[in-house]
Amino acid sequence: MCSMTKEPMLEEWAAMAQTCDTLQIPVKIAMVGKYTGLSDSYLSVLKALLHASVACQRKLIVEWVPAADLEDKTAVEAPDAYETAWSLLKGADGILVPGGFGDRGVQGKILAAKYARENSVPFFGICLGMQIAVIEFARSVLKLHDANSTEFDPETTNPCVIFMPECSKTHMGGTMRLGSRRTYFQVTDCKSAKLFGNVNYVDERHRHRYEVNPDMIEKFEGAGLAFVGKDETWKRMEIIELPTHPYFIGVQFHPEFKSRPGKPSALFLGLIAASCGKLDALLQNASHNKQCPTKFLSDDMSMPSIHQNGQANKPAKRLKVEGVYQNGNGMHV
Ligand SMILES: NC(=O)CC[C@H](N)C(=O)O
Repeated sequence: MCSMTKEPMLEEWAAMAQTCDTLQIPVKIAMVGKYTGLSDSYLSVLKALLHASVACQRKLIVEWVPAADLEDKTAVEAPDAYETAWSLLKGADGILVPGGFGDRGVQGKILAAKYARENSVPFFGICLGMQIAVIEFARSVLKLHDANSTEFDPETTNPCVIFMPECSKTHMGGTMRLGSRRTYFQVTDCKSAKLFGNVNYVDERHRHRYEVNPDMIEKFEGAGLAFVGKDETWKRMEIIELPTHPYFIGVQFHPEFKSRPGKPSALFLGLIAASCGKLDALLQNASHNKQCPTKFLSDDMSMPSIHQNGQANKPAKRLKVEGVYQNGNGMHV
C-alpha cells in the first residue's frame, strides 16, 4: 500500500500561499451587514473575497460597516458611529451587501446601495443584498417611495419583493427555497454572463423565502434595471445588473458557497477586478478564452506573473511583509 502512495502535488498550492503572503497592493471592500461584530457569520463571503483578491493579486482589506450606523437615526443617537460608518463606506473601492434576515439595518443597506449606484462604486449584493438593491431602485428611480419587501412591511402598496414559496405557503418549516437551483442567462451581452464564461446557465446554492415581484419586472426594465438571470419558469429573478454602471450586480443565490482557493467565484472576481480597475482586462480575457476567467493573469507587468492558465510554476520572489496579515486568513480585517 505504502509504495502506491503518490507525492502530493503541492506546487500550485505552495505558489498560491506564497502569493497570498506577499501581496502588498490593497483592495478595500466595505462589508455592510448586520453581524459585523461576529465576522464568522460571513465566513464564506470573506473566503470568497479572499480567493478573488488573490487571483487579482491584491491584498484584501475588509472594512466592516454596521448597516444600522449608516441610518439617519444614528446621526442623532450616535454621531461618531455615523461618521465612522460613512467614512468607511466612502473610502472603500467596492461595496458588498451580504445576505440576511429581519429588518434591523435594512435602511442602512439601502443607503449603501444608493451610494454605490449614484457614485459608480462597484457593488455586489447577495440574496438580501440583491433584494435591497431592487427596493432602492424602486424608491429612488421609479419614485415608489413606500416600495418595500413584504418581509419588512407586509402592508406596502408597492411590494417589489414578495413571499413566493416553491411549495405550500402554510406548510411550517418548508417554505425556504434551499439548495442548488439553475439560473438561465437571458442575454449574452452582460457582465455576469461574460464572467461566468458565456455559459447558458449556472447552478448555484439558495437560501431564501422572498423574491423580486415578477409583476413589476417590466417597470424595472423600462427604467434600466436588467434581470439577466432567471430560473427555468422565468418567474424567479436570479441576477440583476445595471448595464450603465461600472459594476452593479445582485444575485438571489449565494455564490460564496462554490468559491474555492485558486478557483474564485466569477462574480466575486468581477467585484474585486472592478474595485481595482481590472474589470475590462478580465472581461477581455473572458471573451478571448471563452471560458470562466477564474484564473486571472496579472496585468501589472512590474509584478511577477504567478498564475498562468492556472499553472503556478514559479513562486514569486518577493519580500515578506511582516505583521500585515491577521487571523491566518491572509485578510486584513
Ligand atoms: N439569505 C438571505 O439573504 C435571505 C433574504 C431574505 N430574508 C429572504 O428570506 O428572502
